[in-house]
Amino acid sequence: MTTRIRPSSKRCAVIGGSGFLGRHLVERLVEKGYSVAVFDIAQRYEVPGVVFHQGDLCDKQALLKVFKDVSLVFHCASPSPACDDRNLFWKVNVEGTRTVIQACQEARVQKLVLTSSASVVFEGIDIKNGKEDLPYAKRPIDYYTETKIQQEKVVLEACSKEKDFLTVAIRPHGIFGPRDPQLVPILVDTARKGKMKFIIGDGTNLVDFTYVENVVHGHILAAEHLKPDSPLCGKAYHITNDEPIRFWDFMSQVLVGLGYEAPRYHLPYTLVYGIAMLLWLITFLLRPLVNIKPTFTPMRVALAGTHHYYSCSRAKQDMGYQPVVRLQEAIARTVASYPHLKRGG
Ligand SMILES: NC(=O)C1=CN([C@@H]2O[C@H](COP(=O)(O)OP(=O)(O)OC[C@H]3O[C@@H](n4cnc5c(N)ncnc54)[C@H](OP(=O)(O)O)[C@@H]3O)[C@@H](O)[C@H]2O)C=CC1
Ligand SMILES: CC(C)CCC[C@@H](C)[C@H]1CC[C@H]2C3=C(CC[C@]12C)[C@@]1(C)CCC(=O)C[C@@H]1CC3
Repeated sequence: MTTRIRPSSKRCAVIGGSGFLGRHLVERLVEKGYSVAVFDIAQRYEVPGVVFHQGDLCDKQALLKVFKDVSLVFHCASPSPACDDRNLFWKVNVEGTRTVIQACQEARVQKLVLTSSASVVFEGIDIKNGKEDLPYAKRPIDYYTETKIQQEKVVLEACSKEKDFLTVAIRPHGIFGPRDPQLVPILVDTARKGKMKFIIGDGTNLVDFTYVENVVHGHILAAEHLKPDSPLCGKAYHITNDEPIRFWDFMSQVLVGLGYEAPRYHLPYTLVYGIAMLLWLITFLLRPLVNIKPTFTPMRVALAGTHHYYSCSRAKQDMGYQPVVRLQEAIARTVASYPHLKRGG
């Protein structure tokens, strides 16, 4: 009989470790003395001591090689929401995540921490201080959200004390910070095209924007508190900055910080949402001929025009979570990190 010596609890792998969140997570784990392996479809940077493995998470054999001496896996890979490719989302987020679970179980990994999303309960209708017991969206607003729901279910259902395999899902919302390839770059691009003049709705809708270091902190706390007798097993946790802000105030602060004008004129929400739906339908019908990616998708308009902020009291209670960087400091650091996106820059 062969006895497998348990790898140290500080040996971990980060799937999606080349991405925005993944890289911040890797850097923090290294600072905290973890030994880290990155598994990603691409390698985009180097960190001394971190081993990179390039591969597709749908490939179990490739995962098994990386998981050999690992006790903890963070799964924060996903195709970008902007690609809007239903087949790819299903293949990677749902089937690929099943493969990740199988590989973890075969390699006797003990803990899996999934990066889910608070949007799994969002249907385009106001959510105020939403708790984790809200039902999953019955009519998810896009393919990305549809597959994030299935992904979270698959991971949480796999949690088994008997199999010595524990899982937890972190649901961040509106992650931003240095090196984010989406929020600030899309915002600036829209401003440079002269399309950031309008506020959708009355501009009072409150939203969570979460600084990337707080999201990283939530992931590491979850990993460290995930034990057979802890309440975290098989549960989802909102991780936010715990400071909801008006969506349009946040956008304006970033824009003004970078030297652009804040949006001023109001447009009715239903009108803009209707136009976004129409545009989506037209681009969908034209897809066999030409692949157009509109700036105004129904999801983006819904995110820009409704309340969507979440309670993180469960994370505070079960893992002692508190944001480590306050919102105003986070916005200042983010703005300072994009000198190349400044007006005239
Ligand atoms: N950003 C946000 O506001 C939020 C993000 N999330 C979740 O957080 C996680 C991280 O997001 P974020 O850092 O923004 O995303 P990124 O796109 O920056 O990072 C994801 C990484 O996963 C890689 N990847 C994609 N497909 C595969 C695959 N098949 N095999 C291996 N690696 C793959 C990507 O490579 P490539 O770039 O080449 O595709 C990328 O390096 C995601 O799960 C996302 O759903 C949740 C809530 C909010
Ligand atoms: C989860 C959300 C709180 C944050 C998600 C990030 C992106 C969806 C947003 C980043 C830039 C935003 C943006 C718009 C919508 C939401 C974002 C894409 C608009 C398209 C909304 C309508 C406009 O007037 C232009 C905006 C540009 C920036």
